[in-house]
Amino acid sequence: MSKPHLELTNVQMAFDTKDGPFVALENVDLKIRKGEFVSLIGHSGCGKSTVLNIVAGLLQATRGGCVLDGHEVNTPGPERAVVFQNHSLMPWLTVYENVELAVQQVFKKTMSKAERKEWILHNLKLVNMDHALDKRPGEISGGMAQRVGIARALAMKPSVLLMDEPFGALDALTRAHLQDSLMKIQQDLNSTVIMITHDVDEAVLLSDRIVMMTNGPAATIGEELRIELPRPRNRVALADHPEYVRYRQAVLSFLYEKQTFPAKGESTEEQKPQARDETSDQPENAVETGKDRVLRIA
Ligand SMILES: Nc1ncnc2c1ncn2[C@@H]1O[C@H](COP(=O)(O)OP(=O)(O)OP(=O)(O)O)[C@@H](O)[C@H]1O
Repeated sequence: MSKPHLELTNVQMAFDTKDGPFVALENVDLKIRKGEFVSLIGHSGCGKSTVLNIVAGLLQATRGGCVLDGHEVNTPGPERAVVFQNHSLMPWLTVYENVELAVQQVFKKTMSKAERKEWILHNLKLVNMDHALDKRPGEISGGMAQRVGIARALAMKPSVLLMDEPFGALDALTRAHLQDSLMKIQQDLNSTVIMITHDVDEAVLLSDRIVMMTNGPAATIGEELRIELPRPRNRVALADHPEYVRYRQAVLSFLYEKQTFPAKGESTEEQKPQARDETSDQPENAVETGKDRVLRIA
């Protein structure tokens, strides 16, 4: 591989707790090339958000670190936009103003007012939200707000798009629609994406590579799977694709055979189930075929 665009090296993350240091991550090494779409998958609490937060600059690793295009990541920056599960729009600003705020932060000195306006509209069009420019977050659906959050992130022209379960709170149809939009946008812009998901189908459909994490504490990368399905990808056509089914089974096998949940001897008291959260489901879900699952969200 040519020089990596983004590199996590020998990352350890220990949190201070009342019972002493808690080592969430240990020896995490990950190299990502420009334009690659990487999904992080693993059981609840294994450390996926911690990895993402280190790349976002929101957390500092206790050992090792993250380098983006040759520069060490120490703080958050506009070249690394984050999309969270719940959109986090400013409730008092309109759809247009929410995106404008981000665009002004990044492009105030380099774009004229007219250029900025055109750019904001362009990004809202990408996610089909240009019809609701004057609406406030409280006046639009959760799926629409999430689309605005994605437009806001894209409008910053980030070098890396970091997504923490961006579609987790959405209904199946909206989720499928947004997955398709994201695939198209990512291909057009050649953005680097790191996405956390609990959904095996989502990971296989969207990714160039699925990075599977072991259970914590001291979680690390257990396996990586390159997804070499041709693009553009069509969810319905893929349902019958033997490679699709094989990839899906490889991820399920990692989650349910190699990294059972909860880890042996671990308490389940604090584990709360989530909608469409395959990584906290019981193993019997694994017997569904790839086709069933793809068609269910088509
Ligand atoms: N600030 C903190 N202080 C102490 N422990 C923490 C802190 N943040 C995270 N942890 C612990 O680190 C581990 C990894 O948490 P993290 O949120 O990264 O997991 P995750 O894989 O993203 O989980 P989920 O899929 O449920 O969102 C967990 O055991 C969590 O309790």
